[in-house]
Amino acid sequence: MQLKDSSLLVEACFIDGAWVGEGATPVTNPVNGAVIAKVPHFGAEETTRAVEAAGRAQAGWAKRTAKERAGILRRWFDLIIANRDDLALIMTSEQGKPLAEARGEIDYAAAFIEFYAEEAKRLYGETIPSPWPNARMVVIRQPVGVVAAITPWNFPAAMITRKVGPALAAGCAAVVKPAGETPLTALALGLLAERAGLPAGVLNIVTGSAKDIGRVMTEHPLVKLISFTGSTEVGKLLMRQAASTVKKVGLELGGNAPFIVFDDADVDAAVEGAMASKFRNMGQTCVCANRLYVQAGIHDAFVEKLAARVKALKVGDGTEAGIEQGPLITDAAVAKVEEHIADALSKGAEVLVGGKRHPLGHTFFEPTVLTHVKKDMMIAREETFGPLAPVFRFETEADVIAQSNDTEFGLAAYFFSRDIGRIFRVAEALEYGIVGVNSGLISTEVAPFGGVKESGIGREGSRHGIEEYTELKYMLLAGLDK
Ligand SMILES: NC(=O)C1=CN([C@@H]2O[C@H](COP(=O)(O)OP(=O)(O)OC[C@H]3O[C@@H](n4cnc5c(N)ncnc54)[C@H](O)[C@@H]3O)[C@@H](O)[C@H]2O)C=CC1
Ligand SMILES: O=C(O)[C@H](O)CS(=O)(=O)O
Repeated sequence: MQLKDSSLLVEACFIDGAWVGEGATPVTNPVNGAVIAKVPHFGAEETTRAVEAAGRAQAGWAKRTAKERAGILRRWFDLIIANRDDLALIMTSEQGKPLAEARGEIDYAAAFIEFYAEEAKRLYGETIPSPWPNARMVVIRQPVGVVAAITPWNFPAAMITRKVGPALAAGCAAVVKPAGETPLTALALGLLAERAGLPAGVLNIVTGSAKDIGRVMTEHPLVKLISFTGSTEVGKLLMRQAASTVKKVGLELGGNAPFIVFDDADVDAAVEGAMASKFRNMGQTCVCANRLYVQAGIHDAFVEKLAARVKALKVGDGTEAGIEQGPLITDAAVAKVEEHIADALSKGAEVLVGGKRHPLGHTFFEPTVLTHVKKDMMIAREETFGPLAPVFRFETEADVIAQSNDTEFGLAAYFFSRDIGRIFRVAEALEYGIVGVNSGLISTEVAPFGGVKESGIGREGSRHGIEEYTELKYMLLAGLDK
């Protein structure tokens, strides 16, 4: 890995302002399994030290003015952008996404730091007309305190800054556990935060036993909020563990996004939207189109155009120019795609494009389109998290809304239509936290990102995202007439 600044490849954890621990656990490149670095395998003891360091640092950090906190966050943003290429190469090397996508994620991740540096100065309170003549009522926002964050491998930078940005801006201190597959991006971000002048203990990053680290994060009384992005299964476990000390929780969990194309859609735009949503990060995002519903009138035209675009996707090592699809994160991820395809074919689906492991081997998989897909198939009920586009044909608006909502998930949904009445009817009827209309991409730091049902609790991004890291305090000031 040829970095401009080799010091950004960090093989230690960040606790109380010190880089500690020996590289023990290998981090591998999903292209070929090669070991690219080793990071510490920490557990309960080190996580407790990190939480206590955060507890010591948090009060002083909260006492700084919002402007001071904003200044340090802004410097962190500047350093992330200045080191964009190195951070992207680290990310591609440990996660596999093509460099162009990795650079895009670094920009997206940095945008959360920039946005919340600004929002730090706009955490307003309020006064309320008092029902008592000798009293005044004031409401202020205060930081919740120490925040613990557990993040996934699919967005190794953005899922950290989407949590840590608002937390630090609000005056909280944080302890972060990145995914075991992709710790290097997190550690590099931590180094840049230190260089930006973040005080010791305000940000701590611990790698190692997810179970042991998570147990401390969810049960230590000093931790006031646990924020998690990942599978619904793990989210439920963490929520149960956090109940022991009644912590606030922020959960961004699994999805099962419907992508609906109506007869009145712009078919070319719908195809491009499907490509952008379905194949972003090799299909490994919680907001990827997971089910493509195409109305009978334009089904064949849409499928033909989609197949041509999917066939043309360039698969390979993401560090090479022009590559659009890299490897999947692990062999288990490939096995899940294969399981969904095998189940669908056994129930009557047909492979139109791809359908098997790529000749490049390892965890590369052919971008795939299935047709004749039906709702009794696993692919209709489970999040595939891979480059697999299953196409369902449908007849009526009512039927496709019912099918789209027939899931325990409720994160993102998409549809293409140029009928204004249909746009309002369908957007309001879909049971999802996010609805993309005539677009396959919805993610930005300025909008509230989050799901309903079993896709999560809370919102990240937007002005709402920082409010999650604060508590409202109501103060009644009486005796003012004496
Ligand atoms: N909603 C989203 O953005 C994401 C959803 N997923 C879903 O999760 C599935 C599995 O992907 P994974 O990365 O394995 O997700 P995961 O939920 O197992 O892992 C996500 C994070 O949780 C940590 N973790 C796992 N078990 C834990 C425990 N007992 N205590 C504390 N932390 C724990 C992991 O180390 C990682 O940092 C994917 O196939 C996808 O369906 C995965 C990543 C992101
Ligand atoms: O974890 C994910 O998949 C991300 O939340 C998706 S996005 O916010 O980067 O679009």
